[in-house]
Amino acid sequence: MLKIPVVDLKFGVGSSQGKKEDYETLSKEIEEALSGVGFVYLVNHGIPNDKIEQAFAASKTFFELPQELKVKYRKDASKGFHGYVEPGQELLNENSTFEIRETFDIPAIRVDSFPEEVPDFKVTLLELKQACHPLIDLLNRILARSLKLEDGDYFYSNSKWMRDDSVRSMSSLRSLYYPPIRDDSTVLPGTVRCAEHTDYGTLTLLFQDSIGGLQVKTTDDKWIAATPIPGSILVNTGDLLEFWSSGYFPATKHRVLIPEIELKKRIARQSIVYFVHPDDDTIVAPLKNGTFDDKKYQEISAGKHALMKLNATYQY
Ligand SMILES: O=C(O)CCC(=O)C(=O)O
Ligand SMILES: [Fe+2]
Repeated sequence: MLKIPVVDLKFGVGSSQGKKEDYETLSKEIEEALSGVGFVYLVNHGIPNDKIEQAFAASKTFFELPQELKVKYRKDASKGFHGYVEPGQELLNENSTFEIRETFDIPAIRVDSFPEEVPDFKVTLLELKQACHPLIDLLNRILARSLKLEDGDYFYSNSKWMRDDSVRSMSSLRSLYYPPIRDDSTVLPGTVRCAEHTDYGTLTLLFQDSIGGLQVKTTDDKWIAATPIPGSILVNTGDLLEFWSSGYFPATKHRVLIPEIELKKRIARQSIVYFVHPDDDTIVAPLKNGTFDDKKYQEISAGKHALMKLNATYQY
């Protein structure tokens, strides 16, 4: 059975000690994982643990506020997809009936509408977002290398949004909260925490707490658990990367079910994900052997590609 590999980035992010061979090895390991099972655990990823913990803690305080306070920050398209999404507002799969999940989304462009009830929320989440950028730069270089692009900075160059928060991109940091399920009778049949789906962007960074429940569908069509490994983060592939790489990096399906174990049902689960997309105006077409294939017929801007996906899942 396929497993999710663990890759050590000790000599990766901002390291001056690593030898060229170490970088080559970890690039190859990441390429193999993302072109295979489509998920990889990274350890020594360079994102400070205290920043992760503080963002989780502030998120918890926010999600535990009464609903009438949280909906003041409701997400809508006019706010550049920034803000709070309440349970049931987003269905990730046409067959799903209800998804018991709440999120707060922070897009690439700066929108100043953060919960004033939780002063730490804005600063901790924005700091975590910033702390992810060196890792995203590294992964972007590894993608260019894997796709044998002549320009090793190809993905770096179409990620201006990381250095300029007025550049539009569908990239977004999302804090998720899966509330405890207190009374089974109120849960409609078929309800899940997060239905089977693929992400829309190129890569997703995923931080999870210790509760577990995330499952990944492997290429041999089996669900495997993405069991939390302390100190690690997960990275997975999305739809845009599958399209852009002509299927070399397939977008991996994943889901979060309601746990069968009674005790686990009654505990909230939290995760924080960073959906990585290029700048909206990046023209994307399938690449083959390092060059564009059939560009004339299939090209689309990255922003349009993401909007197509979003419109199919959100209820505004
Ligand atoms: O909560 C998780 O572990 C996964 C969330 C997820 O897949 C998503 O928001 O796209
Ligand atoms: Fe996802």
